[in-house]
Amino acid sequence: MSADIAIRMQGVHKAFGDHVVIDHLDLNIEKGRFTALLGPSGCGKSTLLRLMAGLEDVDKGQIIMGGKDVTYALPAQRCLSMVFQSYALFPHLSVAENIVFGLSVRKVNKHERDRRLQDALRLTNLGGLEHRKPGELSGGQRQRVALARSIVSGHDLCLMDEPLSNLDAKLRHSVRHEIRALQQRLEMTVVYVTHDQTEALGMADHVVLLNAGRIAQQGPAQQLYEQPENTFAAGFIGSPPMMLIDSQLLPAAHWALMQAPALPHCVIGVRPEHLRLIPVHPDFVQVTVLQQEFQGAQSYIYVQLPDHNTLIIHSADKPSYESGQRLSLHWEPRNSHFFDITSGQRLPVVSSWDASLAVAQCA
Ligand SMILES: Nc1ncnc2c1ncn2[C@@H]1O[C@H](COP(=O)(O)OP(=O)(O)OP(=O)(O)O)[C@@H](O)[C@H]1O
Repeated sequence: MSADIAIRMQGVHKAFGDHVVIDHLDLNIEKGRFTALLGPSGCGKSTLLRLMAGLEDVDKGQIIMGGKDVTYALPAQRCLSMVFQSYALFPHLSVAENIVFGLSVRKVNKHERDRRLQDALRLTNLGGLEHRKPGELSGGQRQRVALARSIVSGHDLCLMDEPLSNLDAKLRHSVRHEIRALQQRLEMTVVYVTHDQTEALGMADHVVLLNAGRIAQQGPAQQLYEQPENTFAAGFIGSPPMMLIDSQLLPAAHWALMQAPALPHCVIGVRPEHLRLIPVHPDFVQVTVLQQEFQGAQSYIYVQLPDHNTLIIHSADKPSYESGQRLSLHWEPRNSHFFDITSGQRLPVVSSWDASLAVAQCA
């Protein structure tokens, strides 16, 4: 096994009764990197993390950590720390006692405990609060105590389950930044569960997008955004996500412009920021304006396609359309993504649009 792999999961399968939650999944978590497990509610993110931690048993498959088979090892034998959404602090213990609690249980001597405590207090900016009880702290401070506890454990691997979801939006942003900075400074391996894509895309080196217990796509955030491998990834990543249009709605002239004559009936994906509204033109699909949303520096325009599906267009201009107004939809050919109508898988395009000879090969 490569020395750079902190966790290797092979054929891991988990069901609760008849409900398959993790479906024969293979996944490598690289050392020293921040990996986000992202996906909609119920897709199996927390279960996958709990299987890594040993808080759930696998039905099938193997989990290897640091070169050792830990498939049936107890959580305490897996050399990792966990940070939970609920913080899991003892209310009757002080901040300092909470932070070193695990070290006391492991009989680490007082001198070493104090040294690690001071380091963790400094790294998490909790100096001066060590004698307070959790009930006397804000949500953000409590989450930093949970982080400090994870740091003093001395384990390189930290599993985090939605650690910021109890914080308000402003605090989430600053604690997010603190967690990422700490992870990089301490070169920790972090596996971070979230359903919030701004967290996953903004923090992680590597994003694992899950759908119904399987990996829909994994890679750097930019890759998931720019090259979605299927309609699930296209329709999940981005806010609003990629708009999906039935190719049969496009007039022949628009196809000719896209220089993709070999394409069969497929789904065309276009990012909302790449869609433009133009005066009605016979060569381009017509849409009806439904409503507009003013969002300060930008606006969202909701339009209806002839098949009654709604598209969202991201515009840098102030809203200036009337509800019910008829317009045509335009985008640069190079901003098109093509997906198989049945499987939803990305269709390969052999040349780039910029080369002006692009022909999609997907018969
Ligand atoms: N102990 C359990 N017993 C039965 N079903 C469970 C158990 N734990 C999880 N599940 C089910 O497994 C599925 C996946 O749950 P999991 O918590 O892993 O999803 P998730 O992606 O983390 O969702 P969320 O973002 O809502 O927390 C859900 O349908 C859930 O109800």
